[in-house]
Parts: sequence; C-alpha cells; structure tokens
Amino acid sequence: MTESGSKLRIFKILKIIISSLLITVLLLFTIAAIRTLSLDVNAGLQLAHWEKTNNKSLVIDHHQREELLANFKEAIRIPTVSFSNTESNTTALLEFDRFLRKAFPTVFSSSLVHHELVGNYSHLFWVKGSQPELVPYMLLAHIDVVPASESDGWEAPPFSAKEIDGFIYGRGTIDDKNSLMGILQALEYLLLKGYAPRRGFYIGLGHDEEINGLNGAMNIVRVLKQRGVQLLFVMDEGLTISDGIIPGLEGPAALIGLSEKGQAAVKLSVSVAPGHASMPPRETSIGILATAVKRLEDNPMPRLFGYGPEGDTFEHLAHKFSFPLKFIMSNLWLFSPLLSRILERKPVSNAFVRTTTAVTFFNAGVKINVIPSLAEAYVNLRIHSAQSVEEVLDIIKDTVGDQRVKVELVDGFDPLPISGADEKAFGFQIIKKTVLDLFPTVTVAPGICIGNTDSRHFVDLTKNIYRFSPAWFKPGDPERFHGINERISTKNYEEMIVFYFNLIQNCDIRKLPEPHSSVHEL
Ligand SMILES: CCCCCCCC/C=C\CCCCCCCC(=O)N[C@@H](CC(C)C)C(=O)O
Ligand SMILES: [Zn+2]
Ligand SMILES: [Zn+2]
Repeated sequence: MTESGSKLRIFKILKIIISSLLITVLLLFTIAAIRTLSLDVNAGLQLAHWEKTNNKSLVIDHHQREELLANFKEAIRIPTVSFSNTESNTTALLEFDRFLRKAFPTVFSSSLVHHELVGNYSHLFWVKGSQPELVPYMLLAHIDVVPASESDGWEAPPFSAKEIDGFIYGRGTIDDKNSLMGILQALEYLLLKGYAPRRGFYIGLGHDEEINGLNGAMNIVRVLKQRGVQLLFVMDEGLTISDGIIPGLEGPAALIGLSEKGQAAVKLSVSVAPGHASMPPRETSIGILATAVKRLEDNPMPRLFGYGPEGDTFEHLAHKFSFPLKFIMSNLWLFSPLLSRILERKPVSNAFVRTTTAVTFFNAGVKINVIPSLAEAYVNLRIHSAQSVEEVLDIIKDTVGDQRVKVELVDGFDPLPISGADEKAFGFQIIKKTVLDLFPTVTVAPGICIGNTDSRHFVDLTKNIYRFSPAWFKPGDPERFHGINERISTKNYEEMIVFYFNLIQNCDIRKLPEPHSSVHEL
C-alpha cells in the first residue's frame, strides 16, 4: 500500500471512531433528555379515589394551645438522660411516667386503651380497633435524651424549655419528645372527641433508645412476639421535612426513611513494651495508632451513591430542581459519580454517599515520663446500604495496613432491609397522604435514615418500617440533633399533633385505592 493510501485508511478509521463517539454521546443525551422530561415518579395515589372514613378534624383553640404547650414544656423539663450504656436517670424516668398519666388522663383511662409498662420504664399502649380483622400498625417514639450541658453554648438551659421568638429550646424538642408528646396529645384529643379506631394500633415509647434500646424497644418486641403480633407497618423517628437543606431543591421535601444505615464499633489498638521516656523507640504506640487513624480519615470509604435508597430520593425530587440539576438528578445512571462528588463536600450530604468513619475515642498514656504500653481508639462507622459490616472491616484492615495495629469488631449490625414505597405500600402511602394533606407544598420522597432508631428491633414483626416525623428542618437545624440549641417552633409542634391526629384516622381505611385509578378517572 502507498503512503497516501495508508493515510487515507487511518483517516477513514478515525472518521468512523469520531462519528461513533458523537452518535453515542448524542444517544446518551437524548435518553437523558427524555428521562428529564418524562420522569415522574410522584403521581402516585394522590388523585385516586380514597375510601371515606369520616375523619374528625382538629382545630386547636387558645385554651388547648396553652395546655398542649405547657404539657410539652413539662416533658422537656424532665431530664430523662441516658448517660452511658449502663447509666440512665431512672428518677427522671419514673417522674416522666407520673407526668404522662397526669398530662393524658383520657388515654390512661379509656376503655379502648390498654397500657402496660415494659422493662420498668418503657410504655406499651394497645388501642383497640372495632374491626379486628384489620392488621394493626405501630407508632414509636422514645423517652430518653442524650446529655446536654448549658456550658456548650446553649442560648437557654437545655432542660428549661424556654420559649424564645416562637421556639421552645431544650434537649428532646426534636429528638424525640416532640413525636412522643405529639402522638399522645393527638390520641388524647381523638378520644375526647369520641373517636374509636377501626384499625387497632400500638404505641411504643422506649426509655433507652439512645443506648441501643436493649431494655425498652427490645422488650416491647419480645412481648409482642410472645402474643403472636404481626404489624402492618411501624413508624418511628428519623427523617424530617427538609426546607432549604438540599442544595438546589425548590421547596420543602419530606423524606420518609425506608431503611437505616448499619453501624459498627471498631477498636484499634497498639501494644508495645513500656519504657523510660528518656530512651524512646522511633515510634510509640501512640504514634503508630495516630498514623492508623490518620490513614482512615484520609481514605474515606468508597462512594456508593446510587446503590441504596438515596438514589430513589433524588429521582423523586428531580422535578423540583432547576436546570441543570434537574437534568443531572433525572439521570443518576449517568451522573451519580458527579453528584457524589458534590454531595460529599458537606457532612450531612456525605452521610448519604458512603459509609462514614468517625473516630470517637482515643486513649493512651499514664504518665509524662512513661512510654505507654497501650494505645486504643474506637471508630464509629455508619454503613451504607450497599455494604456489610464484614466488608467495612476488611476495608479498615487494608487501609490501616499495619500488622502492629489490632483491628477488632466490638459491635455492629448490617444496614436494615428496605421497606416498600410503591403504590401498594400501605404505611408509606398513608404517611405520604397525611403529609400532603397538611403541607400541600411539600414533595414527599423515600429516603435513608443516617442514624439508627428503635424501629430496627422490629424487623421480625413487619417488613414495613418507616422513619419519619413531620418536624421542619431548615439550614442549621440538622446540627441541633444531639447538638446545642435543639429547638422546635410552637407552630411546628402543633402541626405535629395535627399530623398524628390525621394519620391515625387515615389508617382506618381498609385498603389503599387501586393504583392508577386516577388515570381512569381523568
Ligand atoms: C442530601 C439529603 C439531605 C437530607 C437532610 C437530612 C437531615 C438529617 C438530619 C438528621 C437525621 C438524624 C437521624 C435521626 C435518628 C437518629 C437517632 C439517634 O441518634 N440514634 C442513635 C442510636 C444508637 C444505636 C444509640 C444513633 O447514634 O444513631
Ligand atoms: Zn431519637
Ligand atoms: Zn437521638
């Protein structure tokens, strides 16, 4: 072949490669554009024909408002703190028991309600339904709170329930006495209005959620199992209504947690021979451990965005983003690597991208002039839905890459199963309807709860566990969770009561409307 002939051949091949590339890009772009315009996973059952249940409505008058706020503040003032795995404020838990009986006399005296104490301080209520063939559901909340100290910078003492500019400040105002009090206050009002449910339901109030729920939630589950109870769904604390928290999203979004991340507590330790500080070895146990910890912080776990329920969250919210984000969110199959990199920049959104690694304890040393024989660190990992405890442990060992560092799993559990969110998922659809009726501007989407809840102990009683409370979170609010200046607006607390008041009644329908019935009606 002549030189010009071979050049022509190369030119032809290049032309074919370039045009195939262009066609592929064009094709990908067309698919992406079609998905952007057509993806609507939100139509759901909202236009369908819902069974009527003659719901009672709740209009809160001035006197009731004063009373419900006084009740809520009193709940906040009782310091039901879980200090450590072995230490709770049992005096406060007993006081809380007395307080509940006083605040909700109708709940505690109604012939429809059976109440019992479980594990000494947790409460289990059974509200009898008139139609026993309807499978019961369960609402959960917890009594205990994490410690809080005013000196950390609170604007008001953490157990004062002080009202400032329409907000009640205090430990437990969003975690989780708002749900607890909201549920019981709603039931009190319903009973006072002569309501009797068709569908029976349980209310479980654990007293040790903040220290794993071993005596509260786990005993409630044991009691229910002994009685052969199966639940239609469980609803617990978890995600909330986010307003202005997800960058680029227009309007508020209610994320309902279909699952929760797994968790692992991993201990790293280094043992060496102790000695005199005047003749130190090149590396001490502290130095070796510090390097291991630094390696873990410098090498975060892999990005897994899109491999768990968080992908669904953004697909559901896609239509609420403006261009070009709408285009990106509608096409996670193409853009999830790019989106992961944006989300990982902030701690709250990073939690949705990967298994997170937090070094929470670091102990070593006994005296200034003694080379410490032992250095220990504890790492708290929150495991992404697409990983397991075992996989995470292997990655830690690889990343540390130092045989002198012992890596031990202290405790852990895999990510929780993913509950349904389709048109047949009773719990999800009821929560969604109740949110949309009360807050029509909110977009409801499935989500993943980044923290753990008592509801994880209920997996043998139901496949449908939802983590959601209708608390409104604005920028800066996620940090209040276990942080300083935890607060809720008085308006939002009232909305929570109305939400549970409506939710309980909405659960009385025998079954969900037929999927797509809206399409036939239109
Ligand atoms: C990109 C989307 C952003 C969406 C914003 C979501 C904001 C989330 C804010 C807070 C979520 C908090 C998680 C809720 C439940 C946590 C309860 C808790 O603290 N549990 C303990 C349990 C443990 C077993 C003792 C925990 O440490 O997880
Ligand atoms: Zn909580
Ligand atoms: Zn908490």
